Amino acid sequence: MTSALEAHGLTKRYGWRGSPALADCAFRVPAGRVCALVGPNGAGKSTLLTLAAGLTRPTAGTVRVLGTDPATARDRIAHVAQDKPLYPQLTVAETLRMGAELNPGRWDAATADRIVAPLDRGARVRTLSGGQRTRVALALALGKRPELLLLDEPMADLDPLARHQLMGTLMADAAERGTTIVMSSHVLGELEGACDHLLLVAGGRVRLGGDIDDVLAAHTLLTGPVGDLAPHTVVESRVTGRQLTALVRHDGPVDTMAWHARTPTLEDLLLAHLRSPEAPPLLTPSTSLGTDGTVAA
Ligand SMILES: Nc1ncnc2c1ncn2[C@@H]1O[C@H](COP(=O)(O)OP(=O)(O)OP(=O)(O)O)[C@@H](O)[C@H]1O
Repeated sequence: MTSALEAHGLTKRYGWRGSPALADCAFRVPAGRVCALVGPNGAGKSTLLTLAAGLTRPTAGTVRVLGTDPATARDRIAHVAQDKPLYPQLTVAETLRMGAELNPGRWDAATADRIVAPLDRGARVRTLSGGQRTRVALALALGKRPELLLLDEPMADLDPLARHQLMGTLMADAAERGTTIVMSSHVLGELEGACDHLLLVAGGRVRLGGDIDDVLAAHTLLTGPVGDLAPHTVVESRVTGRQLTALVRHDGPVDTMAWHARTPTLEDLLLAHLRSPEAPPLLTPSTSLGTDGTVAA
């Protein structure tokens, strides 16, 4: 299984005071996945995406994309940053023409045109709303036919209909071309159903990673009377009166005579981990690297 993104001891410090934005991260995202990048504000998500895009360099460790270093892979990567940097004085049509000229032999005019279809092509970028600029930025990114698409909160400015339509375009593109997408978002509902892989970052470290089905299957949501949860690993437990609700990583069978047990939804799982940053990290085999830094079998 080839990796679209691989980090080994990846550390990024912006200054010498305070904690690093990313600390000793080791993980991989296999090629062809649509990966949700989740975490609280300041967790290090944008930092990870800019390192993968080759826009900034690690303080220590390495990041590799598409089997090489980010600078070498630049033509095969598209990155849409949170602030969607574009040339404000260009019109929509001029921006797309620039995209075509910068990507000779790769440019997909039909996809780019479809994304900006609701916009006036003669309008200058500086006159567009935030959501309209997002359309132009996504058109530039997808028009490039990237093998790896790095999206930093891409849908944040979009109205619900535009969000639905553009998520559909992204997913169709990923399915048709096998594009790997790594997409940060705070809207958990938006990720459920769209993404098949997960990276949860908190405090500069990867807390949870893997194919979403595997990560969900490793957890059980238990409700029932207050009792001893051993030998399971407790991610979060809450007591209301005599009732216990707990998210656990099961170690062996769960006592279903004592508790009602079900697989959590992605939202249950993410909220519990966001509330419990001290829970031990879990990387399933598709995401973890061997102790010697190689890809686990
Ligand atoms: N250019 C910078 N200079 C100094 N510190 C920075 C810089 N960019 C990010 N940081 C710091 O690095 C840490 C991680 O920031 P980052 O933007 O990667 O988080 P994030 O997970 O994307 O957050 P959000 O969800 O709020 O967008 C934060 O503590 C932030 O203050």
